[in-house]
Amino acid sequence: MTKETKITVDRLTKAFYRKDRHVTALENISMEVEDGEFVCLVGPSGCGKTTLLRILADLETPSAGSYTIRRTDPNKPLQSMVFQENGIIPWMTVWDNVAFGLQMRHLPKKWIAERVEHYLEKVGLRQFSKLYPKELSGGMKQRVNIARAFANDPEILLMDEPFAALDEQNKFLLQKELLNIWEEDRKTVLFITHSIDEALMLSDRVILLSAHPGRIAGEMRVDLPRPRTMEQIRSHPHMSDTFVHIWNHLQREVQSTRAH
Ligand SMILES: Nc1ncnc2c1ncn2[C@@H]1O[C@H](COP(=O)(O)OP(=O)(O)OP(=O)(O)O)[C@@H](O)[C@H]1O
Repeated sequence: MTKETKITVDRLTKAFYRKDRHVTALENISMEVEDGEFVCLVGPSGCGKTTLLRILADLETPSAGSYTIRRTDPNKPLQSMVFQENGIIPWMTVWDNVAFGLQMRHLPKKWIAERVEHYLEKVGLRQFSKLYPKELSGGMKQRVNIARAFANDPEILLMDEPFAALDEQNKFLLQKELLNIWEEDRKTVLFITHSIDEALMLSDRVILLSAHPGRIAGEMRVDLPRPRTMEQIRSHPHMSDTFVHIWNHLQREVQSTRAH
């Protein structure tokens, strides 16, 4: 069975205008993401990755071109976004943060409670449900964000370097937990990362962006079976080629921006 396309981006360009100057953040981006696909966007700093996610989250408008997110259920939110930080509401408990989106949709209380408990359990926060964000570590806050995003049951998930601020061990744990939740219902995910290891651990496909302005510079399939381990990724001959390919791309792009 061939999968349907969930996200289509068609010749999308975004320029920001400020008084006498303008910045073209994205130029002529065209891409498709299949239903249920986990895609990582990798590119040098400033190449427009966040801008692309913000456009798909309807927080920015394209200057040219268009995008579509295929809707299957009119009652579901189109997208949930997970940022590197500042995603959770400081005056609400863990439980209320996860429940918030569902309560806004006036869903039945019992159904909300079951869903919140399920996702809190999945990220190991059930016993911390009454705590406030200031009482949580960085890793716990990101667990709340992930639980909230999945509990909302959006058509697609947009994740902007959600683990970038975490130490290596926590990052690895959260990657495993994220995949564990994702495997349940295989939501379509677009995930920004600067870490090649993270992209190879998580994604079905890596899309490379070029430096300023961001254009699509290539893509690679990550055909490793799941669940994956770092040892498998490191020892797999094709994956080490993929790693080197992405590494060289990033080196070239960073150097090209320095040369200007
Ligand atoms: N609201 C804005 N107004 C003006 N310029 C902006 C705005 N948002 C982004 N830019 C510019 O657009 C370009 C792309 O920024 P963006 O944050 O999307 O890049 P990025 O690839 O996500 O960077 P990083 O990897 O460092 O997070 C940058 O030159 C940035 O300065």
